[in-house]
Amino acid sequence: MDAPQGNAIEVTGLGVRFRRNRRGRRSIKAMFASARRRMPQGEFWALRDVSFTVRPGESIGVVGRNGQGKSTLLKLVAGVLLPDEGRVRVNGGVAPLIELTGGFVGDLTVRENVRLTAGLHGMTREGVAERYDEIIAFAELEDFQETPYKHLSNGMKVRLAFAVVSQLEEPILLVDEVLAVGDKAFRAKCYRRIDELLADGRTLFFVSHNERDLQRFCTRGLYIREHRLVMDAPIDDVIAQYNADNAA
Ligand SMILES: Nc1ncnc2c1ncn2[C@@H]1O[C@H](COP(=O)(O)OP(=O)(O)OP(=O)(O)O)[C@@H](O)[C@H]1O
Repeated sequence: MDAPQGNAIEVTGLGVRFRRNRRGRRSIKAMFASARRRMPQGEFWALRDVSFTVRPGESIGVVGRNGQGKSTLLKLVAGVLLPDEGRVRVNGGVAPLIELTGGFVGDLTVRENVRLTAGLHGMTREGVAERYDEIIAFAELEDFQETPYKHLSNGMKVRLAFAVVSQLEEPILLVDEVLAVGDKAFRAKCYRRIDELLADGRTLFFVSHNERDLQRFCTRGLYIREHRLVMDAPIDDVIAQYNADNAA
């Protein structure tokens, strides 16, 4: 993931495949047979032939029906998943808000997790100390600082994740559906924070099924259908096409 000139993200011919059934045993015969075939038995392309570039400061909304590869694309951009084909190049670090438990350790306390996650994303000890109270206040977890992460409710986990990730100085923010778990008041707070980050020139990569959120934050849309990128256009056009494809 080296730094390209000028672009925030460059994705070229990206493809990743998964096994449909992890428990499915592969017989010796099947293994020899699949060695000769291009696609091993039981595998499928979760994403294929995906290419696009993102300029710094752009806000991209990713749309598509369930299971089409949107979250997989975010994981590839975050670098937590490696492609089987093609490549992703990212200019600068990413602040990933992509999985409820991503990066947090169940047995460590809220306090320890904040230090750990912020540290892993390059925040210095002083930086963490400076921002710690603000992170806890944003997450509204003042009374849970010594609670093991695994004992937080799902909504609290999302609050903590957003509070930490939105304090990182990484130039690219990746946001998956996780925000949907938060309650209405907390979501409103997150949205205001995302507005601030966009005003600050950050690049946003946003997966959502919520049209209003997509229209609020994103100028450009990527439409993933049948595991391929079928449209890369202004967000309103992408939403219109998506709705037309899925009408009734
Ligand atoms: N680690 C994995 N191993 C096997 N299959 C996986 C894995 N991760 C995702 N998949 C499969 O890859 C496909 C794409 O999943 P992905 O989560 O990217 O979809 P999505 O478009 O984000 O869906 P949704 O809107 O439901 O969140 C799905 O068929 C899913 O079951």
